[in-house]
Amino acid sequence: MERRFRLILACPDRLGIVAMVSNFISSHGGSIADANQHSDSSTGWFFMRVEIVTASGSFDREQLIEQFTPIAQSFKMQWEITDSSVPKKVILMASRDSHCLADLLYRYHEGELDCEIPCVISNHDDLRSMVEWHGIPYHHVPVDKEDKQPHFDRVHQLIVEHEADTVVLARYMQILPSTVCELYRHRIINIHHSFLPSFAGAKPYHQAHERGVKLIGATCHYVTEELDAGPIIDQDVVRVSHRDQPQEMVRLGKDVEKTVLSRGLRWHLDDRVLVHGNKTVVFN
Ligand SMILES: Nc1nc2c(c(=O)[nH]1)N[C@@H](CN(C=O)c1ccc(C(=O)N[C@@H](CCC(=O)O)C(=O)O)cc1)CN2
Repeated sequence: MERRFRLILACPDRLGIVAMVSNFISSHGGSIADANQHSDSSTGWFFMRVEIVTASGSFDREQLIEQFTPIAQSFKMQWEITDSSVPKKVILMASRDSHCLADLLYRYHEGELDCEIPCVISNHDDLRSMVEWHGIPYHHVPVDKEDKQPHFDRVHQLIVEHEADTVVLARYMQILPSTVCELYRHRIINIHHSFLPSFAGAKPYHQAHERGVKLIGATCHYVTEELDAGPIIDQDVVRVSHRDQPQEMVRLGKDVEKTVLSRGLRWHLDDRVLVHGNKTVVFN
């Protein structure tokens, strides 16, 4: 059976990158099933995502990595090769609001998300029955407002125990410590319920109502130590008016949050999101 790999790279732009990549692939008996590239004139950097198909047994991921390494070094690349047949392990985290978690569980149940979900973690017990209906373990890890560290230590322990590649904050409402953010850099995805950079922080719909905006939105982004300031993966908006009180904005915003989070996660799972500085290139 054929094997599929993904090569994702970013490097200072120069002549010959695409030729080198395609020659490397063909010289190893592989073919290119899909390729995307972007040359950023503002930074002078080049970005590429290639889906590689190989005949069964020709070579494995470790051999590919070993033989591509000297080439990558010569081009000063930031790069990764993933095996498309190995699904990422994704831990979902939530607090009380259920809509984003419910949407991801439904999409997972329907086979829309190419991943494994080893468990769900929440600082409240409210969502247990919904999660366990899906046959997924639920870990209630309470937060002591006077000392949050035990909560974060247990969360980290669960992430390590399950060897999670990715963590999704599906309206999880605690600010993660910098240690966790750094350990899982560009692997923790959050859905913020505003069109960032507007209305970062708590209660963005109430902030939006106070400001009198005509658009509200949602932003899917990688989590960094700085709150709601990480690289943006996806965003969308919906119109509102003077007739809409904060509660109506919350209702209208939920659909946008669900769409943006699931789209951003799907692109992340497909290795379509490349981070450069505090921005992304998304080959969607
Ligand atoms: N290190 C980071 N942690 C988190 C981020 C982030 O970008 N970096 N995003 C948030 C999600 N979020 C908005 O999308 C958000 C969550 C929580 C708060 C907040 O003020 N929380 C209070 C506690 C609220 C409660 O107990 O119910 C607090 O932590 O004091 C603001 C924005 C997830 N984590």
